[in-house]
Amino acid sequence: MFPLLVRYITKDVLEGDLSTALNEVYWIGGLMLILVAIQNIGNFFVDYKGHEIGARMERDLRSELFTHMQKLSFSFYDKEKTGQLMSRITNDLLLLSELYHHGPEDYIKYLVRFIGAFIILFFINAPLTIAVFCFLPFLGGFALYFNKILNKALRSNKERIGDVNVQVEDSLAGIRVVKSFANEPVEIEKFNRENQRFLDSRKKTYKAEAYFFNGVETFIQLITITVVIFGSASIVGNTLDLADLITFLLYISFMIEPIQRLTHMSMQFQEGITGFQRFMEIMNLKPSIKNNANAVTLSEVNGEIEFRNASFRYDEHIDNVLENLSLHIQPGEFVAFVGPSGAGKTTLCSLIPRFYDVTDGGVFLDGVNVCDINLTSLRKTIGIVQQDVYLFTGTVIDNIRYGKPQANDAEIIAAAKHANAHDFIMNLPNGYHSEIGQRGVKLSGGQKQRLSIARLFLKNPPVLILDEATSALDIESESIVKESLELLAKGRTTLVIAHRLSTIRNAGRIIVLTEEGIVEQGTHEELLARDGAYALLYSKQFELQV
Ligand SMILES: Nc1ncnc2c1ncn2[C@@H]1O[C@H](COP(=O)(O)OP(=O)(O)OP(=O)(O)O)[C@@H](O)[C@H]1O
Repeated sequence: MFPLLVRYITKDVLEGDLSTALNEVYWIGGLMLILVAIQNIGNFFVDYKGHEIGARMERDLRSELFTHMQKLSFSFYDKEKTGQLMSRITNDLLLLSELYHHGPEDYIKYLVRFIGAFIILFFINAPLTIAVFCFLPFLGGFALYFNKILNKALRSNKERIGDVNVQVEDSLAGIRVVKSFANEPVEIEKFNRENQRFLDSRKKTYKAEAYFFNGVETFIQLITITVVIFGSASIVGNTLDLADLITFLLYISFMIEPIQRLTHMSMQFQEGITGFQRFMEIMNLKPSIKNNANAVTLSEVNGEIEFRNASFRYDEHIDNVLENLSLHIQPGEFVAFVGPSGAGKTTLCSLIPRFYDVTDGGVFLDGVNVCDINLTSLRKTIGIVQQDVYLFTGTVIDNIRYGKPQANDAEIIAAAKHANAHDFIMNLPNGYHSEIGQRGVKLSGGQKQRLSIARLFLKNPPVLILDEATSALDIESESIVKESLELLAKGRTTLVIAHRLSTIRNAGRIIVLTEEGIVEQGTHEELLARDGAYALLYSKQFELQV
């Protein structure tokens, strides 16, 4: 509307009857003010609400990605690095809101402006308009070529910042090891290497952006020069008048603005789209372990476990860790697994809660194949205590409640008492409401282990897996933790993985697992009498202790 009104003033009003011209100019000025008001009030809402909508979409995507990641299986996390995943959730989605907001709105707005300007220009002077539009196919080709380069460069930026994250995560999570080896310079060097790679990648992006942006600017200037030169020539040749040339130049700026905006947007779009592509890569992954269509929910579980000709390998390209293994564990039985490191004891136990699925054969709980049991219901029946306890940032009470989110304070205190944890908790500055620091740094190994046991007293699962739960503890902590573990194991099917054979002497059955599979089983006395693999392991440990 604006250039048309200017044209009307310069051509029709100022070249017509000057006695009424001023009046008309005021009217047009008023109309222009109204148009400006409409445009800017409209823009205010588009800017404000549009950005808000973009930010909401970004929040939703972030939440969907996090929810999806929670569902992905162990095998996914074996391969992916935490820092890279964090980067996908935080950095990658950051610029998406800009894209969502400006993308659809600006494309429509500028397309309308561009087409509108073209039609009006065509009516003012067709040959000059066609001359201008001859540049556009070249401009389009140029933009397409650089979009591809930019997409690649921006993708690489995202991967590099992900690597920086991985390095930060690795070095900070292992800060105690770093300091104990006095290896701060090594970590700084590793970090600087990643940081430099990120800078190199960004330099490439900026170079591509500079080529692109200035290339487009050159096209725009060529268009303006064409209009000024050919327009002036047309005035000389009497095929165009001055008012038309001014209108033409004004409309050219109206047409150029969309090109400039679209250039910026295309960079913004590439930023957003590479983030979105990386988002979709994760969203398209299906969890390898999921509920079967006819999965059942177990209401009452006795805890009978059976491995029927079970084989398992972590990867198609590597050998089986477990081969054709058969084993029957009665409800309430206390079974200990011993054997050389790497024999597959932890792997065997992780097949019961379906952290991984067997590659052949089956694992059965109370006679039902674990693959046919609803995953949540299956995992609720199994409690795991590991050597490496994971506690969440927060208070003692929050961490115990993790075993049963709806538990009341009395239940939590009872669980802590069973786990021999109540006394030390009461000695903490704020008792149950004491903050334990990230991963429980403010607690000792034995204290952390007792909190993890309290968590399981609350969960009250019929099946228990104790994976070297006391290996990392000193003798005194071990005896306290052992006492609570024995109480926890009462009435539950318990599978214990132990390195220190002295801790499992009283087990109902000891199973010796080696790379050949189960080679021996029986009670401590039976196995010693047999004088086989177990007796050998035992005598080795005994010698070590002596
Ligand atoms: N997530 C994994 N991906 C690939 N291979 C794995 C994975 N976890 C374990 N393995 C391999 O599987 C084999 C069995 O490992 P597992 O941890 O079950 O042994 P283990 O008997 O419990 O050993 P340890 O007594 O030392 O804890 C090992 O060779 C190990 O390298």
